[in-house]
Amino acid sequence: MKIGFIGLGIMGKPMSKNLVKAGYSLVVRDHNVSNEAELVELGATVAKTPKEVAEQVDVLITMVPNSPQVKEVCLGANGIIEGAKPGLIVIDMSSIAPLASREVHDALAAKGIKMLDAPVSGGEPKAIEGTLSVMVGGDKAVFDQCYDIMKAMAGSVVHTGDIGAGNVTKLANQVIVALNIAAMSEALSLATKAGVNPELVYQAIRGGLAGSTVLDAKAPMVLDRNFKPGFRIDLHIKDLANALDTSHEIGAHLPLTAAVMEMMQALKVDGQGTSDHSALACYYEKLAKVEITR
Ligand SMILES: NC(=O)c1ccc[n+]([C@@H]2O[C@H](COP(=O)([O-])OP(=O)(O)OC[C@H]3O[C@@H](n4cnc5c(N)ncnc54)[C@H](O)[C@@H]3O)[C@@H](O)[C@H]2O)c1
Ligand SMILES: O=C(O)[C@H](O)CO
Repeated sequence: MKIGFIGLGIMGKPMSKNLVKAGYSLVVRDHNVSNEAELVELGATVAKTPKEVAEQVDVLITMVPNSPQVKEVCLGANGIIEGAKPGLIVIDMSSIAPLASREVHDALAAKGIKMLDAPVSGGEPKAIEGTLSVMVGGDKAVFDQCYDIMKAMAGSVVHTGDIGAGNVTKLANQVIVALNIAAMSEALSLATKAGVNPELVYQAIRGGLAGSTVLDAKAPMVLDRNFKPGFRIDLHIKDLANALDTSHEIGAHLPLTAAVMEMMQALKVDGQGTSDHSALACYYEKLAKVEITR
């Protein structure tokens, strides 16, 4: 089976490499052509536009930043919609607004193209390991057809509902991750200001109730002063904006998300939008006049 992969950034590159490892033959495309080279070395071929990718494949995965890029790749000039073979399935694995997933799905469906929204969690390390968590919205029969492809990049692949449900699940994930990083930063700045070594605080609490995947992934980055992304603050702002917009549309209430969004915006204004989201700790450090380090 031939698979297309559009968007070979921090996540898309290792994810597509795992598809090659699993024996799939790939046609790839990225705005930034230098990102294509490593896949070509592994035997993938390159197409110049999403339309050209769609002409050659049975399943096409997209992994681009946000809703406008997914719309451009799927529905824009030289987009997937212009080149799709009959029966093409699009799996959008980007984290985007659920409403945008439904709009793109409906536009593709009008041309007979099927689509799942299947965002992921686990970051670059799990993308490399092939142990991502995939949360999927869309028709269950299409999900079943694509399960093995998604599993080649993942530890778990869960169908959470109709189209858009994958991205609703991802927004929930992003709220939990953002609030956890804020809680960790708040706690470690308190300990540091109180004169207790934050490394020892981390070691003491990580096995207790305050322990978490986020704490283990992000506290060492803060303690090492390593804010290389990973997951950029500007992408997390995008997700929290999508969560807040969605909550306003449906009448949910996200006061903690709104507060953390403001902190991330302040860091972005300060020039840290391209740092890893663990740099949220710097917001607290600046106010408390401390550095959380080993
Ligand atoms: N980095 C993470 O830890 C992480 C984890 C889970 C989910 N995500 C989500 O995955 C998606 C990708 O994130 P990333 O960190 O890999 O971002 P990235 O910026 O590293 O990669 C995005 C890639 O898409 C390409 N691109 C953008 N527009 C394009 C277009 N129109 N046509 C072709 N290529 C295009 C860019 O050149 C880039 O290589 C985002 O939605 C993000 O929120 C990221
Ligand atoms: O869950 C994750 O992998 C991060 O929050 C980035 O989306």
